[in-house]
Amino acid sequence: MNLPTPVGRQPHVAYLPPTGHHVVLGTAGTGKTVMAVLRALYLSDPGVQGSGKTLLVTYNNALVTYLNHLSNGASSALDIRTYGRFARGYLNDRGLMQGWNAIVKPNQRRSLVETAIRTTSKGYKPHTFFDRESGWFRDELSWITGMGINSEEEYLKAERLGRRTALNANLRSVVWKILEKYRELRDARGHQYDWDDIAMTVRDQLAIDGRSRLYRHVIIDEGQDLAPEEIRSLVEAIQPDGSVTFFGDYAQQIYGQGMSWRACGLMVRQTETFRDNYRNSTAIANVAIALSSQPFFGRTDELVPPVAPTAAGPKPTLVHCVSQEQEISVIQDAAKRLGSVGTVAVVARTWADADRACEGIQSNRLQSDKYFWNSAPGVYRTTYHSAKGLEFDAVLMPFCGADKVPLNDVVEALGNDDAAERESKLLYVALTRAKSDLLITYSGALTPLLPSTAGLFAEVSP
Ligand SMILES: Nc1ncnc2c1ncn2[C@@H]1O[C@H](COP(=O)(O)OP(=O)(O)OP(=O)(O)O)[C@@H](O)[C@H]1O
Repeated sequence: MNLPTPVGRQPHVAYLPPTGHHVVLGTAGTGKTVMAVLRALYLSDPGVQGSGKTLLVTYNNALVTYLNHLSNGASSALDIRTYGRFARGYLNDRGLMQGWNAIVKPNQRRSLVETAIRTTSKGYKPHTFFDRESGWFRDELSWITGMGINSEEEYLKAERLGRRTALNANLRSVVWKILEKYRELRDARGHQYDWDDIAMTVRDQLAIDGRSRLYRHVIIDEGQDLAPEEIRSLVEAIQPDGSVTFFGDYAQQIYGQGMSWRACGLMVRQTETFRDNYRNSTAIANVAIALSSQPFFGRTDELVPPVAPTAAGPKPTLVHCVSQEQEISVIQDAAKRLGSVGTVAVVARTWADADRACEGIQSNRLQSDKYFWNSAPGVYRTTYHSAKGLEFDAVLMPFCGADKVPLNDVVEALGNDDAAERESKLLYVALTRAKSDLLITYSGALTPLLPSTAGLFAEVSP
């Protein structure tokens, strides 16, 4: 098995009772993923009392591959899936998936939302609200659906969790009209669902499905990035004598649903907390702690304060370059040097930037759907989003100038405050992937989202 021996609170969590709901919170590198796998192996082991078919749900296909590697060919009683794959499979089983076209693709959704905004605006006097980036509307529609909000009345009353900008009742009514128009357009094109509202249908179907449930146990890894409606559907998908175990870290929440597990049907008296970081060196953890302590990082009830580890390692390096070309050259030199002895990830905000930073050197693109886990030394390239849950000996982060982070599109769509919160959480995800070496480059001014506390970095010029 590729799993460490559990220590501290870990064995307690891995072998929690096989019934009821459990919530385990902890910041980066505290062993949530490895304990999620250990618990999944335990609950699916036929020799264990109360065991049964188990579903381990995680964030993307890259993590499914990683979890398969960790579980090392577990029994057929364990399924490791993304939420999307679980939902699609269940609805297919119910005869409700009419092929691939059933789920609208993100670019089609974008264009349908834009049409819905234009069409709806015609019913109103000209208003700047309709000039907002369509990204804002797409995000708001995802939020409404992910929260499981079913009517305009419910939306008008809803607390806008995870949203920093207020929205008055009149504007909410307009958004609701846009949502209805979008759904009408989508149905007319023959798409039954998008990735946000598929969970609502799963719940509706589970409510009328009299058959016995396939899974006795569900374990959720990276739970902070599932929408409340997705979690509710998983809670409802287990057998009555089974269990749900939710592992999450609100410091790494990257889609801003602002959910609380309490609102997701999880009935827990007390949460378990992991505090010891087994991945990052102290110097890297100090950067993560300083980053998460900044006022715009956001707070939720469930945020667990990170506790610094004691592992030795060099201070992270911050390199001020004169141009992006120079950044690429610094990143490539470091990648070649470190990639011959360990795993190195070049992690950028967008795929275009990750590809650009690695142009001309040997590197593997960690695309979530085409990726096979390989822990051999080498250079990998990926984005902040796709690096989630993974770890590398060294992480190299190019293009951390103020003109690149936060991403302009996100600022335009969501405004400064929401953008600062989301993008700093992404930075947090990216830099906590590093076990011992972290190198960040920028040209122009440094992004204001990185902490400026003296002494955190070794600051150099090439
Ligand atoms: N008891 C332990 N002994 C040794 N190493 C451990 C132990 N627990 C976890 N680790 C190691 O610590 C690292 C981080 O673990 P893991 O990936 O499970 O953390 P995580 O909480 O899921 O992190 P993140 O949320 O940042 O993805 C892994 O390399 C894991 O093998």
